[in-house]
Amino acid sequence: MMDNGDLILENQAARPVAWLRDAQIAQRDNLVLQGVELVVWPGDFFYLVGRVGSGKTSLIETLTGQIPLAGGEGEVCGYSLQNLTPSQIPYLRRHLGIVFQDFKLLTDRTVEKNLSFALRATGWKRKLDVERRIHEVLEQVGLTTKAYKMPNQLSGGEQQRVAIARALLNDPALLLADEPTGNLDPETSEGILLLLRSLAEKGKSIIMATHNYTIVNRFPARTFRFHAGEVHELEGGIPADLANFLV
Ligand SMILES: Nc1ncnc2c1ncn2[C@@H]1O[C@H](COP(=O)(O)OP(=O)(O)OP(=O)(O)O)[C@@H](O)[C@H]1O
Repeated sequence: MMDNGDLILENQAARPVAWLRDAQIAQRDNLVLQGVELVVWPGDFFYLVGRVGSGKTSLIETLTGQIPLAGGEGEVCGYSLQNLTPSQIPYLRRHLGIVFQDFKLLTDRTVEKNLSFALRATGWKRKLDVERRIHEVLEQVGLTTKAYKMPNQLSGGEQQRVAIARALLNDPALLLADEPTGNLDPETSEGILLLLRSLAEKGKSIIMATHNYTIVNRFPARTFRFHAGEVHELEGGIPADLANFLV
């Protein structure tokens, strides 16, 4: 029989990184999704698929606190979404890494300066710590030789790797990637996918919205389909004609 201390420890180890229960997702007064059920555990890698405007980005925006949870309940990295206050949002974001289709790098400064800017904005002060952390994340994405390049001196795939490095700076539990391969050619897209999958294997939870069904078929993972205002997991694997299935 475990004593109470053991029970508490066991419960903490078994805590999901994020969950939604009967969640409603809305853009202003527009209900986009309802009845959303989702549980994200450490190391999970999920695809979000569905037509343009089906609500994938809106779900990600709800998880980051950018839009309020419109109904139901949810939690991300220990923050209750239904009770989230504006002052908590910056702290929630420190537990999240966010990656976009268009990289969103600052084009007027080097890779290293992009990363040091993001670190300092989240409270890192000591120069040595900043330098060490930048080296670590560039190593994780395979870009240690590019620290002093300007973004426009990098390929699209390299720029996305810098964006992923930036997302990793504060060692987030959950990475949210919204169409991360949308601007990349097929071969570069595969490289980004392999990088994201390797991060999940090391324990990061990753949610990736994508229209890239070639990638989904080539690198199968749990897949959630957004359709008609609802989210359902595609059970029994990915249909061979996934692209048609989703149109
Ligand atoms: N800022 C906003 N204000 C009002 N409505 C919005 C806003 N952003 C999105 N919407 C609407 O919410 C719905 C869901 O959009 P969302 O961007 O979440 O879909 P998506 O599945 O991510 O689409 P895509 O595949 O194009 O990225 C759409 O009807 C869209 O028009």
